[in-house]
Amino acid sequence: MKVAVLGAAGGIGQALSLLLKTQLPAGSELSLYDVAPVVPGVAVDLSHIPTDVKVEGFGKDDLASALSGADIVLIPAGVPRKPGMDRSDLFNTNAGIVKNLVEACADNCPKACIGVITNPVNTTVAIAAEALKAKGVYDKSKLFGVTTLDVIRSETFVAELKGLSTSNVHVPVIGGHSGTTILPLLSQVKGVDFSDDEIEKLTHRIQNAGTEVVEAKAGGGSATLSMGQAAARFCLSLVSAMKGENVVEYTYVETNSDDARFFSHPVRLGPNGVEEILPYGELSDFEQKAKADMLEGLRGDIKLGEDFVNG
Ligand SMILES: NC(=O)C1=CN([C@@H]2O[C@H](COP(=O)(O)OP(=O)(O)OC[C@H]3O[C@@H](n4cnc5c(N)ncnc54)[C@H](O)[C@@H]3O)[C@@H](O)[C@H]2O)C=CC1
Ligand SMILES: O=C([O-])CC(=O)C(=O)O
Repeated sequence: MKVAVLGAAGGIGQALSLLLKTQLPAGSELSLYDVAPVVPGVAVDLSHIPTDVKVEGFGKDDLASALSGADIVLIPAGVPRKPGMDRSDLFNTNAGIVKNLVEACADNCPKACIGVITNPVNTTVAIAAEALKAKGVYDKSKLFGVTTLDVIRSETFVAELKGLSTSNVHVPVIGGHSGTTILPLLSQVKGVDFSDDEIEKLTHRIQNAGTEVVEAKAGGGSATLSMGQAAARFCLSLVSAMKGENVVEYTYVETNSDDARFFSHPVRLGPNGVEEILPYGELSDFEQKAKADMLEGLRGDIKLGEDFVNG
């Protein structure tokens, strides 16, 4: 199994690469690419950790080698938010970065599963899909927006609020990955009752959790460590699924539903990426209204990405 991390010298990239170096199955290869000149050093640093995962670093002119033979490509390349910005404010810089990197995936590892982390995810996944399509290699079962951070945050916040162990709390989160497009399905959390007030406050906190970190870091970036953990969980689930295990993760994929072209669903992963997009089940009245209210915005985010590639 070869996993490539594009943007590997950044805050997410380094945390993610550390977790993958220590947790990928023995015999795997980890390929680290970044335009920042420190990337070979990050690779050397990680290579001193005694695991059976081979690490190689690739600088800005070596993207093709970084991607060649990759089974999974994770993309956290691009700029993060500062206080006062929305994720959509990152579009101008990050849209072109994602398009170029995904085009290189099409040229060098057209069959790889691609996990897009770069914001705004609602839009960058659509950019990736259209860029792959233009290259004639788009396979919707192999493109994912990584929304796992919304799930792990929700589980942490629910466990905290209710005094539970996080390992016993599972929270479905559907929709997109910004503001009100993030829709936690608290009505489906097993064995936990919430008051209406708790549901409103918790939903709002989950939807604004990224901003909570951006403000706490006060200009120093956005979530990197929790995102590294989230992306590692997603990647390791994909690796397990590729080896034949039965794994379900919530992730932002192309669906055939009426909601929006891309929408986070529970997805059964398999050897070729998406094995089956599962239904997200029944929504409470609160969740139904929240979904209806955000769909137009999400569809607009997606169209922005499609238009970026198709003109
Ligand atoms: N999907 C999600 O849930 C989350 C997404 N993000 C997003 O992830 C992205 C990265 O965040 P951080 O790691 O905190 O930023 P960072 O600034 O620490 O790292 C970004 C890295 O990307 C590299 N880079 C820039 N252009 C590149 C290119 N063309 N090719 C390869 N590498 C390139 C930079 O050199 C830098 O090392 C941001 O867009 C952020 O908004 C952040 C948190 C959660
Ligand atoms: O909020 C941001 O800009 C980064 C992000 O996507 C998150 O932490 O969920």
